[in-house]
Amino acid sequence: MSTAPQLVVHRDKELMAQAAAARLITRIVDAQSSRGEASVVLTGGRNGNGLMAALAAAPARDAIDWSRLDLWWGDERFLPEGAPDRNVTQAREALLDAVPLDPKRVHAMPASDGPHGSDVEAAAAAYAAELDAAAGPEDHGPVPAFDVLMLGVGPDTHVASLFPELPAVRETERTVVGVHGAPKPPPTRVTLTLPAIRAAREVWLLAAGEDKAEAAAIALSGAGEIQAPAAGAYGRSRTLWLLDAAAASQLPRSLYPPATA
Ligand SMILES: O=C1O[C@H](COP(=O)(O)O)[C@@H](O)[C@H](O)[C@H]1O
Repeated sequence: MSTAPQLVVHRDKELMAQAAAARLITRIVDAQSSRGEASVVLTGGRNGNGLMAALAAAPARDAIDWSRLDLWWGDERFLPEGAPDRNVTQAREALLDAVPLDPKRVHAMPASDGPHGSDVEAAAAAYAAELDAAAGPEDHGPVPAFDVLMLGVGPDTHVASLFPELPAVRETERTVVGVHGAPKPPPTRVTLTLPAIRAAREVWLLAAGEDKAEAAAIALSGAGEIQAPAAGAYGRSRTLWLLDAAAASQLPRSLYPPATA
């Protein structure tokens, strides 16, 4: 069942990144207090990297027990290990190298020079198997119930590497698939599918900047998920859109939160 999106609009992208980082710290600390551990799915892209940089700069980051945090990725550009355009490379630079994570809990998606070579389908299947192995009986499926799964929203409404009308966004069975011919470089990618995304307790969609305004308006105005993949991304207990004023500028007035209208 889909959860209705809640919207929070911040003044600008810097404040949005700082507020989202503060929100994420609280969410992780709460999960670790109640269950002893937490799991987060990271996103690539400008807004995701901005959030990670804000988290790295936040003194309250030390409230997190980094050794009891599992990190996963929503998608990856299928490039060689260490390539600057890989989402994990950018995440390491923005945050991961600065905090005491347990390397066994950092679940990067395979690289194109890894054990599966250039076989992106095999890489996707391997990541699906890793997710399945991490899922417990309480998760009711082949994917852990992530505490928070973050998704940067692309100007074309893509999330993760689910692009409008491409086969990956139509996937209803597999949890991870290879993507060919992505309209945004690089063309070959690995991505979680909508069923895997929807296993998360909370899904947070990040959209900051004028170039995200049309995408946010389309996805939040009842578009179909095949045409607007962001419209199909929701969590089991919460779906949160974190926007800045520029990205919210084309939202129908009926959706714009009263406090910021
Ligand atoms: O390629 C990707 O793009 C999206 C959005 O990126 P942005 O720079 O427009 O914010 C991102 O969510 C995804 O993880 C990434 O691989």
